[in-house]
Amino acid sequence: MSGSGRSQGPTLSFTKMHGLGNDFMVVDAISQPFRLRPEMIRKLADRHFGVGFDQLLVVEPPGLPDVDFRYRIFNADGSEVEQCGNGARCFARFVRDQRLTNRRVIRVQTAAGVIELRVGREGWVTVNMGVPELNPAAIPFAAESRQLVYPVEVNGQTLELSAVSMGNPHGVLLVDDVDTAPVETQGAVLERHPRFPSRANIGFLQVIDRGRARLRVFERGAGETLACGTGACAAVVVGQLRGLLDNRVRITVPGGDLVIEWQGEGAPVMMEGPTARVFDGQIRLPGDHRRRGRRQSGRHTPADR
Ligand SMILES: N[C@@H](CCC[C@H](N)C(=O)O)C(=O)O
Repeated sequence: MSGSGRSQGPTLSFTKMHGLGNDFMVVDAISQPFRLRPEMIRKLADRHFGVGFDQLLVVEPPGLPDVDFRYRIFNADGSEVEQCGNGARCFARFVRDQRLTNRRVIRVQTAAGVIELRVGREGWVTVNMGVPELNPAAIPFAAESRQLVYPVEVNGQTLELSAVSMGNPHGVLLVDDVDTAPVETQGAVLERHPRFPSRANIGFLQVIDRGRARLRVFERGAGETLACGTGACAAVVVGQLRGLLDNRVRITVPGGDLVIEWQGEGAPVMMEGPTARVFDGQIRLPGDHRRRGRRQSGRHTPADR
């Protein structure tokens, strides 16, 4: 990150992990200080000049009773967000590998509420992702009343979009074939569509049969990723509400398979999938990163505290 003659700052230890190719820089902020502005997160996220990741995950001490950790999530664009499903699985594996806990059931505080992570064998983790939110005001999605599909204009075309929050906002479109779906073009427009005032993750769902589906997701603040855990949960909720999917679905994303279970309205969504630890690293941050450059905060909570 240095090399430009700027003064050298603190060293940050981190672990690179991924859940089905949705990749993360994971930082233990219990054992070391963590204080990064959004522009530094964007530099670290850069795949050519930085570490490279879709999201930065930060492990902090809990701020609530009966909770083991606080889990903070930053997109590659530096914005702090409420939830990340693949990240939650990697978080569980990380805190056990680092011996920050020896529990197999871990309760973590996120900006979207408390979630429960259950560590299984061979890096598999099951996450209780909470009850999906379909009330438009709470997603947030601009609509007079709750509907299963909303007509939304994109590039002169009217699309049938479903909206759901898994703690973070999602739009879901049904497509015939994810391989040819206009993920980059429609995804980028819908991510910033005025009807999503906090922006949104946009999923393109192809139903194969009642127990199997395929999905590609254009993520808010990161672009298309190889997997999106909350996106998979949102897609299965929409597929079930539309009468196309059963309660338990194997969903194939570009990076592999997730298993999602939902027993219907009022029930939490359960997500099961693998985790992988890629390498441990240390990076020297520029000494003057707190003072340099114009502040360009992300759309959500700024990264520094
Ligand atoms: N990769 C994620 C979601 C990360 C946050 C998302 N981009 C947002 O802005 O809400 C997942 O696995 O859920």
